[in-house]
Amino acid sequence: MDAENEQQNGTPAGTDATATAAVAAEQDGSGRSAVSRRAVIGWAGAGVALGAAGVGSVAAATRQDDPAPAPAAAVGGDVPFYGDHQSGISTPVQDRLHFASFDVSATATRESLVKMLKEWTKAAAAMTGGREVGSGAASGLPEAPPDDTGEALGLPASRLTLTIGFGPTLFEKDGVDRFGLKARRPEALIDLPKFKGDNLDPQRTGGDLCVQACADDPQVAVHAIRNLARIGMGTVNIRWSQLGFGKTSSTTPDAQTPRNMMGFKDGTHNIAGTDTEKLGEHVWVAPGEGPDWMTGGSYLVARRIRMHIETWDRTPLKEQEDIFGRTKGEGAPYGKAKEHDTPDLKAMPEDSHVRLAHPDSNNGLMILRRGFSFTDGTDGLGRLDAGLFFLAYQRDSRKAFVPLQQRLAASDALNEYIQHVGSAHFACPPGVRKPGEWWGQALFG
Ligand SMILES: C=CC1=C(C)c2cc3[nH]c(cc4nc(cc5[nH]c(cc1n2)c(C)c5CCC(=O)O)C(CCC(=O)O)=C4C)c(C)c3C=C
Ligand SMILES: [Fe+2]
Repeated sequence: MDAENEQQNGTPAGTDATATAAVAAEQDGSGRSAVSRRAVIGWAGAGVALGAAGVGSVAAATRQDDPAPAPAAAVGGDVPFYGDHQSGISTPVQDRLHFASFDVSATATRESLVKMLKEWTKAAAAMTGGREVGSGAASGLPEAPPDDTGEALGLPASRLTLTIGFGPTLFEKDGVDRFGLKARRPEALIDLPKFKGDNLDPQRTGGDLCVQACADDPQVAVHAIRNLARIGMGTVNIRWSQLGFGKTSSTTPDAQTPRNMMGFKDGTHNIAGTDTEKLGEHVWVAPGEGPDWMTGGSYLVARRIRMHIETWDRTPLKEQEDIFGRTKGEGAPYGKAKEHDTPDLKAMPEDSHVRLAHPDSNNGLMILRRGFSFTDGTDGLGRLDAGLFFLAYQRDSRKAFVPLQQRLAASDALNEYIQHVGSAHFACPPGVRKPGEWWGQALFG
């Protein structure tokens, strides 16, 4: 089977389910055989998984018969890698995050960067399809280190998505155009301004490239970043990374809204992944809006926001609710009974978070929020280093995150309980449309 026979969603076409069951090898988009991670556990194991978790293994067994995309909430299913937009943006939010920001090493060249991006793309297509990287973890040459580190062996794809972004410093760093990309930098990819109250740690800020790995299994997300870092060794170094859990946003309006570390429903009024009109209006870069290589892409702002949860936990319920302008239990806007009732902004305190952030207070602007909670041990002063790793996608950060954050930084009652300690801005190109194409091809082309 050649690579071109792979369908848009990255699954091989044209053979029946039984054949799929019998053949452990799949294509990784490069024409090379890639081992299915699920095949490694054998059909007895797969049968158990089928009975227990169901959908993911069903997807593995029937993927070649059924061209329909996996259901949004499929546990263990594959999210299509190929498409007009990168997955991991409007995709229903998974449970876990591993986000990595990379710097290109001082010795790297444009050629070595391109080579790495090609290898990353093949590896990403394989891993998001639940397959091993290259010749796998345990089936390569005995004399060579395995292509895949192996800790995801036997695990399903777990709805893994890998989303790449390019930071401002890739285009120009300290006045140097290292990779001949300066003229291709989108005007929208600004160095974010300093906002009131920012206390940014340089070691958790910026980066030449980023990869957002989201999956329902943390091991799968961590494995993906680790394997990309391994492939990139010598070309890129991890500048900082962030693990996240307990998604704090919903892009699936019918699903139960998750709660953040402050105990409030977070993601009630977000852009739904199915709302193509709002995605077109607020998230995807339109043709002619900046350089062609960004058409269909999106701009990502990442903020590590520390929460002073010990102080928060001593704050009375009414005060907590006043801070958001929504009730804690139901998540209803003030003056209304139900979470999804249309808010009456005037019923909320003037400095409440929701009143200030609502589109009606901001000339209709919206962002797609995709954040995760984090706890990273203690801060050395006996307090948890916990908070929200805020991720927001938008068509132009200059017209979305920046004015919104300026407003929040100036007046939000929530500011007493939070501090922004890390920040980064990335241009996320459109999707890789078919096998053989690679991340950043139009940028470097
Ligand atoms: C610059 C944008 C935003 C930052 C930074 C931000 C931080 C932040 N938010 C919460 C908790 C909640 N936010 C909620 C709504 C909400 N927040 C933003 C933007 C930022 N939040 C927007 C655009 C909205 C939607 C407003 C609306 O249209 O109604 C909510 C309410 C529930 C919801 O709709 O999601 C909560 C809760 C925290 C804890 C936080 C920083 C740590
Ligand atoms: Fe918010």
